Amino acid sequence: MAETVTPSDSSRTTGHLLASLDPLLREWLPRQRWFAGKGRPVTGFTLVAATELLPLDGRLGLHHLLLRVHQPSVFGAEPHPGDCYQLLIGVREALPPRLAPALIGHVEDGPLAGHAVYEALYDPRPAEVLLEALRTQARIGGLCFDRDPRQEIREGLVARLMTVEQSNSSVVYGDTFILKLLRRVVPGVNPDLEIPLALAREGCPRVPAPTAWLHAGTDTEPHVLAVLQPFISGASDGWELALRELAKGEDFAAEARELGRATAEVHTALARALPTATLGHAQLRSLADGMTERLAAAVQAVPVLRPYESGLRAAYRALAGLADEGRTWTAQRIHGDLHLGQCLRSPSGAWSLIDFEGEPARPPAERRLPQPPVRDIAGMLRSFDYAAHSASPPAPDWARVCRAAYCSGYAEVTDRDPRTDPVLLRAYETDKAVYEVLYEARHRPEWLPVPLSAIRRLAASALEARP
Ligand SMILES: Nc1ncnc2c1ncn2[C@@H]1O[C@H](COP(=O)(O)OP(=O)(O)O)[C@@H](O)[C@H]1O
Ligand SMILES: O=P(O)(O)O[C@H]1O[C@H](CO)[C@@H](O[C@H]2O[C@H](CO)[C@@H](O)[C@H](O)[C@H]2O)[C@H](O)[C@H]1O
Repeated sequence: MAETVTPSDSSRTTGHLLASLDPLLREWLPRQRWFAGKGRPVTGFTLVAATELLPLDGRLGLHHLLLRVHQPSVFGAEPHPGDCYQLLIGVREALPPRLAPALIGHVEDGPLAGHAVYEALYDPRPAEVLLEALRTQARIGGLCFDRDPRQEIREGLVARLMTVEQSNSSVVYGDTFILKLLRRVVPGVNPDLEIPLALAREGCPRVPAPTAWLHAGTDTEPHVLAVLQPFISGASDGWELALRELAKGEDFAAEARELGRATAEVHTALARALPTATLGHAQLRSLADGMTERLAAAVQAVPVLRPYESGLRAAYRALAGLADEGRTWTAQRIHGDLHLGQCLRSPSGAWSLIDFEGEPARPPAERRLPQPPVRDIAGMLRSFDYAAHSASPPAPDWARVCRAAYCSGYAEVTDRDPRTDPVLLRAYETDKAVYEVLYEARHRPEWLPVPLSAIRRLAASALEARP
């Protein structure tokens, strides 16, 4: 394993551990839900930083790693230096049976021969080390643990790893806090911290305010690595609730309207808190071009899209046509990957929005650009459709009612009904459905028919709407 940056900790134990990890991680990493490079072999690693958080005292060692993972570039794409991942590696002489699912492998030789290395977040003790470091604002090697001094963090909260499907990894502490440890990390400002902090400054109660955060900074470029927020205890997410109502044959219109109101409140606060922009001819043209390019790339990667390509392009051409007629739109910071799974309803019925990271596959700089808020609306409209088409039998009328109620709720707060922008809305819905086809092909191929059913409808409706 080559080292481009001197590890913060250069102890001999860490050196041996890193050498042993190489073959184990090649096999283990691609099996992780959060690993973004699925489908391409792992050809090697570069160590970006290593920090010993607990020295191996005979029972438990704990290492924080930032590793660049090398893989062949996607066909036709520019050569890529490889994504950087955050790992928390535990070392034990013997792994207790309760930690068996966390095993990465056994060290073959050297002073640690026979020791088990494992995904340490499964283990309450290492996860508690992270909370304690945040509480005390520790500096360990290049790792900076910071917190909002106005929020109290109690000592001794017990940790448990969340087992939901997610793009990162989250640990809950005593039903009081949730720590999201980002897996694929990028340098620079991270919207998952930036936006909740900005909303907290605005006093917007719809998003849990960050309590503490971890970043790396001394011998690497600054990277946000983890964010701690209050845990909304007993909350259900919008996706679970929607599926539950669908299964009972109940409509979801009242909740959809409340979700529309919550989205509108967050958008209003974001427009106050962070810069806005006007999208004129050049920007709208480039928006339509970007959508067309993403479609072309998706057709290459998932050829079942090909029969719909010309219909889908018509949706983007209609947007370019409005740009040519001189139409402009206001852009602002938005959520960027809004769907029912990002909406939490507390036991009292209040909706909160979470996870402002944006679509994991989009370039980080693009995720922070001001965009028309209709893009988030399109994400939610797709989500109602997703729920309705993953039900058996599919329930298109259920989705139609929810979609209308959501837009009405949004309009009640902002005085802007998203349905008054049908061309922009359809272009964004189409772009989202194309993204979903790629996402499902990569992560959950059995779900592919859900976005494909929308692709068929969107292609047909864009062709029908042609002037
Ligand atoms: N503040 C919170 N309170 C309660 N549960 C939360 C909170 N934040 C996140 N969660 C739960 O954790 C899951 C993953 O969080 P999320 O931010 O969406 O992570 P990811 O980016 O990895 O998908 C959510 O689906 C939700 O169930
Ligand atoms: O995990 P993230 O929240 O970062 O988002 C990714 O995964 C989502 C699935 O977990 C994916 O959402 C798609 O499936 C949802 C149902 O599971 C559905 O509600 C969404 O509308 C649909 O887009 C999301 O696109 C992806 O970025």
